[in-house]
Amino acid sequence: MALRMYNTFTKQEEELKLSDTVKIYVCGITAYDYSHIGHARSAVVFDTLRRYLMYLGKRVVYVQNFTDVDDKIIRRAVSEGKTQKEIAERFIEEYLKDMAELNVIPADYHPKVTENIPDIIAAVKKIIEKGYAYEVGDNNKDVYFHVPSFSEYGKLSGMSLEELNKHRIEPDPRKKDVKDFALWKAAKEEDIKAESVFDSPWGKGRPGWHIECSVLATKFLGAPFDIHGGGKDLIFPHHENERAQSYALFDVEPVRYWIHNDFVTINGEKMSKSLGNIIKIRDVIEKYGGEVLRYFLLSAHYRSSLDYSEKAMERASKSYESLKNALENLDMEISALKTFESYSKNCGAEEEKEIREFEIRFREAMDDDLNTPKVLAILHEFSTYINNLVTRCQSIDTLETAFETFKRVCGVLGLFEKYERVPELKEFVDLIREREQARKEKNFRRADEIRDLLKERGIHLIDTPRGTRWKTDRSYRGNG
Ligand SMILES: Nc1ncnc2c1ncn2[C@@H]1O[C@H](COP(=O)(O)OP(=O)(O)OP(=O)(O)O)[C@@H](O)[C@H]1O
Ligand SMILES: [Zn+2]
Repeated sequence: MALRMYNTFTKQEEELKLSDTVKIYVCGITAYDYSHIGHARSAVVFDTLRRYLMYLGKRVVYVQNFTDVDDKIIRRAVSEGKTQKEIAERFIEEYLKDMAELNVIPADYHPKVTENIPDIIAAVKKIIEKGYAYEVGDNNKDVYFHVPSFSEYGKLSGMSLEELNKHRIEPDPRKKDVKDFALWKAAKEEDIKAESVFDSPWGKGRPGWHIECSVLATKFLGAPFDIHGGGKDLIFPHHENERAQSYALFDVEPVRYWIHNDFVTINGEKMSKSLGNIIKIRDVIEKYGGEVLRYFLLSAHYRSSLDYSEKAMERASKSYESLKNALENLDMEISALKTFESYSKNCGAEEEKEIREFEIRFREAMDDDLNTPKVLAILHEFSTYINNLVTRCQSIDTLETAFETFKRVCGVLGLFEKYERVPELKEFVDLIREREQARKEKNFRRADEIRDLLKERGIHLIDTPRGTRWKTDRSYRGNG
């Protein structure tokens, strides 16, 4: 099977036809506040797609912009007596911290609008020259994209002309058509206060929102590129407009596959700043850990909505722990077998096949429009298998194969990234043996003494029916 995903443009699931290098652009945040878990979902979904493509052997070039010129940033800057740049820089930094906790791989390029103004101006000029846009005003002018000049407008969102006409984006009587949208905005008083103005052939002003994504995507990826991602709220008008602009610039269909994630909701409503129902990424991470949040975000299919609640987080946390326990059990078994040199070769071929089977099923589920809930169900089956395997198999090779396979597929979901392996304890074999003997003789004082001795060195002994096992301080506390 090959990777199939739902393409918003064709409105159907398609096999992704990709070359060795896959070019991805994902719309980034508007940096005016701490990010919420809706933003985290978009980031984690496309990071998981990126990781899966890498797992399939592709080279991925990944671009995610930062919108650092925007009404909301300017408003906050003015109210705090700061510049737009100060506000944006601060929240970009906070976003990157959140992303690191979520194991989101940094983009290859993280372009900002303010650092690409000449490219944006050049693009707006070209769109005017090609007859798709016009200027209005005297000194500081606005530039509008003339929607009727692009006959395919509406095809991405699937909206009819009637519906489109109802969407009055910016009520400006100078617009030739109600659907026309701004490529360049003449400077307003607030923009000047927030130092959010740039010189241009149209006087002082700033770019509209949509043009940045046409310019930044194609600057780093060329046109056409493979995959464009973002939340489904961006389909209209943002991506509809982006497609129109890019088409006007390059005369090609700019994107091969448009992919959109559904929302994180809270009590069924979209999580959004403007609705005032947001939960910050860092608050959830502080309580549950980054990987648990990541697990939660992948527990629903990316095209279904995902309702946030404490209960749902508790559930995610338990499920995550049970996967982690399996990984640790397996690791503890391997390190104990190596330490005691008590392995055998009496299990292998059959198990190797069963382990491979889990990976095949994992791939089938990922190929099926990135069906991560199904993947997690398979991983839970795999973890049950592992917990049983350690009780009956003493072959290091087989157990290592299980460990590597489990770790590899979990890694595609971005889980157990920071996992540290349980060490061999050859230097303590005699002590551990002595403790086992002491326990047999019911000399619990000595047994406890030895346990405490190792505890001081960060090693926690665990008694199992198969003998003594251990975790280190780090794995003991949980390193997710
Ligand atoms: N509740 C949500 N669930 C899933 N994705 C979301 C959610 N809110 C925003 N996104 C996505 O996160 C990315 C960054 O979005 P952006 O900064 O434009 O957010 P926003 O829509 O302004 O957020 P808000 O509505 O909270 O102000 C976009 O791809 C957007 O679609
Ligand atoms: Zn965008």
